[in-house]
Amino acid sequence: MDHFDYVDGVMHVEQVPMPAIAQAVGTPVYVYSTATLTRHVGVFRDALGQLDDPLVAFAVKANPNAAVLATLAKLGLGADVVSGGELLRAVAAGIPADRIVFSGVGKTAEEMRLALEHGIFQFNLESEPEAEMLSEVALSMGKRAPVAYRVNPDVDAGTHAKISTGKSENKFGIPYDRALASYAGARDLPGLDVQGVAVHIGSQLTDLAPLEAAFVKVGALIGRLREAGHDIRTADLGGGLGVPYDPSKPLPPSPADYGAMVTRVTAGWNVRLMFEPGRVIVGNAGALLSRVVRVKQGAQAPFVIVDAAMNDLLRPSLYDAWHDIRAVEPAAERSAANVVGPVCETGDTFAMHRDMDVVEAGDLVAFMTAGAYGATMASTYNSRALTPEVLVSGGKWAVVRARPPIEALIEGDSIPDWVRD
Ligand SMILES: Cc1ncc(COP(=O)(O)O)c(C=O)c1O
Ligand SMILES: N[C@@H](CCCC[NH3+])C(=O)O
Repeated sequence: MDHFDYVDGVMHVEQVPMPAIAQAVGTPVYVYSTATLTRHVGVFRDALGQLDDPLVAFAVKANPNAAVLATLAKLGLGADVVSGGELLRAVAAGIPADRIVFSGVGKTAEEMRLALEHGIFQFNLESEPEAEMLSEVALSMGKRAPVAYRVNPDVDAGTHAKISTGKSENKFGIPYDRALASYAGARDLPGLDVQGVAVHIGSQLTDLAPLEAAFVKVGALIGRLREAGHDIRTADLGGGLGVPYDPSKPLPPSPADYGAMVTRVTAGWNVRLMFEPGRVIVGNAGALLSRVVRVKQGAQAPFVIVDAAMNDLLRPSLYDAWHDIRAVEPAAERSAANVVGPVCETGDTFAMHRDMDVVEAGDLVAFMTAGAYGATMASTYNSRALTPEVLVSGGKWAVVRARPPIEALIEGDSIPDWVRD
């Protein structure tokens, strides 16, 4: 695994031993590697090396930590945001507005105004009423908003149903078959400058064929739009490239395979290409470090109860997602175990009958490939504090989000006098 390696039997993140972080910060804690982030950005960029000035806009939802965003900003990435909050985070981390694209089906007038004030590169519109609202907001500010329509190509991405976005029954984008009519409507809206087409069919894609099918449809649409007189200058191909979670499974397509396919399919489009990768940049750059609270006997296999739970890493309970679970200081033996958290839900289960390093109470374990959609999806369910985050670079490390005290959670609520009386 990238920069998460064993040195003398102890897992290190770059040059920092995991137990040192656990000791200082406590567990559970997310740990990120700057070297992996840097390597992934380089690999993705190299994969697009044949393209002319592509805009790589990191999908902030995958990991919005300020230090992670600032690292990616320094490496020249833009941002794909889906809320005013993500927009402000991206700007605060130093991502220039002319590298920011705003996606999402529910942008409010207030969020539109904020994005227009900042002068973002593109709004990806997902419906005709949204286009009308944005035009009005832009006009009221004396501006024209640069837009693309996100088209729904009705392609099955072949991923988990909850993270598929490109089928006609999904809420995302405008129907492909109505696209010409929608674009004609947008051209008549004086507050819009129609500049592009966007598509994103889902996440954790392990096959390039559905992506290629979607991109081919986008290419055909660009041709038809130009025939209809639209000046199409951008094509946003979204994100979605999968990463390896389970080392026993075939590897997903590499960024190089993806880049070669994109280069081939988009030849002659004559647009600025845009990309919104999330997981492929940050997924393997992070691990969730947790301590075993106790091991209890189970009917079939022992339950390893760890101090991380579904509120810290939701993916296994939400999508039955598989994360590799490794002992930080593995003993020689392995055996089957059920790994669960302390939350009062049966779904608070990270793995059942998992063949893994034998661990006992007090041992540290690492949930691998947790840099994407990990901390960002955490909650305070069961009144558990939000998980802290640590960023490592070489031999240095820093807490980049502290664990809030539980008192802050309690004090966040207020009790009206009439309840106390
Ligand atoms: C519009 C949009 N762009 C980009 C992404 C990032 O996807 P991924 O993390 O799979 O690369 C997502 C999430 O699926 C998305 O909804
Ligand atoms: N949260 C999902 C990905 C959703 C992508 C957002 N469009 C995951 O953990 O896999």
